Amino acid sequence: MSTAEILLQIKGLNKNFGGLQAISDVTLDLPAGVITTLVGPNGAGKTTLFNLITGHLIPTTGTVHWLGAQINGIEPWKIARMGIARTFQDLRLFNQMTVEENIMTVMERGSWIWQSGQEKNAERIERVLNETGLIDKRKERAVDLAYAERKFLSLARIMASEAKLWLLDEPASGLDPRSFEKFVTLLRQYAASGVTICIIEHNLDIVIQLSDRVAFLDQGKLLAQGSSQDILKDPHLAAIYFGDHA
Ligand SMILES: Nc1ncnc2c1ncn2[C@@H]1O[C@H](COP(=O)(O)OP(=O)(O)OP(=O)(O)O)[C@@H](O)[C@H]1O
Repeated sequence: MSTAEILLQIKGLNKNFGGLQAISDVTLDLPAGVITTLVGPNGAGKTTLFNLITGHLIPTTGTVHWLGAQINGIEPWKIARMGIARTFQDLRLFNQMTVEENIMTVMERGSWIWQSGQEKNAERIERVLNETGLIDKRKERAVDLAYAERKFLSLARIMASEAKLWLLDEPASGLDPRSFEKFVTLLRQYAASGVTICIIEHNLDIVIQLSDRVAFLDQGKLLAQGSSQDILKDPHLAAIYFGDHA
């Protein structure tokens, strides 16, 4: 892991909302091909950190570098075009569009600079529909899908975008065991191909099964990072985590 190329580099990041320090001196690297989960109690700053990476928030101080270039201060749509994509807890699908059309929305903006151009759009749609098991549902409207299928559609969109960094907000919550297994396999495949994945997750069973590395945030501070075993068995961190969830 230590030899993996660092794609995203966060240095000395701070974000204040008035008197509240939502992110406090966070320094964190996201290496290529590594699945990192962000854990921490409610209000720890996980969503704020995602928003600072995607350009939806501007840091008070500190920097975010992507592929060596500073990106904080750049508009969100430009950051997205640089290959940083995100999913949301509420999925934000286009409910009245079909599965296929939902996937197309990430592919119709011309030449996204990181897309290789080696695979035609139609082939890419076919591939992600097959990989996510949605091939038979391609003409169905998103609103008519079952819960797990909607989760996979959200994932299919990010897969089709060919982004190099995926920021996923509780992508596996509520999945049945079989769907979860398929989900983990897919994430592992994409990580193995060099995609960097960062996940906000509250469910510790999911954290253990998904993560190569866990970053633990509390009150805006990065308290610890390491393997899920090391982080989750630390009594001090457990007290913080479960204390706030009691
Ligand atoms: N736009 C904002 N204006 C003011 N305060 C904010 C804003 N966004 C977040 N906060 C505050 O910053 C802190 C961190 O919030 P954030 O949503 O990042 O936490 P989180 O770890 O994602 O929490 P959760 O697990 O509950 O989603 C919280 O105290 C929150 O109330």
